[in-house]
Amino acid sequence: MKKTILLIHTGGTISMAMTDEGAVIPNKENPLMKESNKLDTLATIIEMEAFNLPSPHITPKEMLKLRNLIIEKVSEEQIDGIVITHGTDTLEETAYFLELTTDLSIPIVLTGAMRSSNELGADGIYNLVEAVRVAVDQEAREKGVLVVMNDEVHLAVNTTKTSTSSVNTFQSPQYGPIGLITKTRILFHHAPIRRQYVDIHALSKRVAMLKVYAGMEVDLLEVVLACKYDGVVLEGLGQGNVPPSVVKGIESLIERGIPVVLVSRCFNGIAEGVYGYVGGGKMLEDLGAIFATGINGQKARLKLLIGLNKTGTPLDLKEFFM
Ligand SMILES: NC(=O)C[C@H](N)C(=O)O
Repeated sequence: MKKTILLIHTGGTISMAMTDEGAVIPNKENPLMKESNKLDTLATIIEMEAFNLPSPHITPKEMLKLRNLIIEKVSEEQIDGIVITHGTDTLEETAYFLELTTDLSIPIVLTGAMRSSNELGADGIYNLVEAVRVAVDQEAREKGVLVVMNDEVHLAVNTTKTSTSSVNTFQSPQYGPIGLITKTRILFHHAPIRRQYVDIHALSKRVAMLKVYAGMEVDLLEVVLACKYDGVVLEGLGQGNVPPSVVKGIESLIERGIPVVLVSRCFNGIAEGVYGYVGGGKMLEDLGAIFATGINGQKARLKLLIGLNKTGTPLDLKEFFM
């Protein structure tokens, strides 16, 4: 029996076309809406358009709307899997947001395109067909939110956009994809060991993110305080170190109860408190900074945002980020 897939469009290049002048722009009518017949042999498709936005226009508010839409639809009808089309610029963030805020056993698969619908070698329909093939695959269940592009299946937790223009842009540094897609089958070769779920209903807290660099001055951290952010993520140097000049700023934030979460600028390895010199990770850890394990800066920012907005008992953030 054919499975039922909920196909939700949100916009992005996959829904755009190129003008005669060479600008890639959104269309009044999403070109994907005419293509669902290509999916009919794979599944019964329930198709809807949540937004038609370039993904740099997507904010956590849209991510929460998408999450609520999924929960609502799944409670109303028998749905065996969900496919979401999305712009690639912030696709990993929406995927990770859904990973942390849904706890469904059916697959949630995000896909996009690097070439718009009328460009030579357009990859949108190809990726969409593959995403639906993954969503109907029994083995895709219980694996968390997935990203499917260019014949590969990636975990939302691990994947990141690595190229501005290549169709091979989504990669999972350090961990690799969890599955391969061939013309005839989906071959899963890894599975996540743990998943986290947080119940949130609203997003009232704000979290900033700063990249740390050689010679960074403290004033940017003072801005975080002055602008009343509720938390900050620092993309630190190496194993999670910062220049001595910003240590006072980190200390002031922590003293005022504003969590400071550290990740690394490096895309392999994990940040942890190792170095005991001024600004070293060990010193920052002793001051109360929290190290985020195994995620990049943009995901750590969403994780902190979600953690701070959790309903009910507040989370132990240190444990949450372990
Ligand atoms: N390839 C893409 O989808 C990029 C586009 N700027 C977007 O994220 O909406």
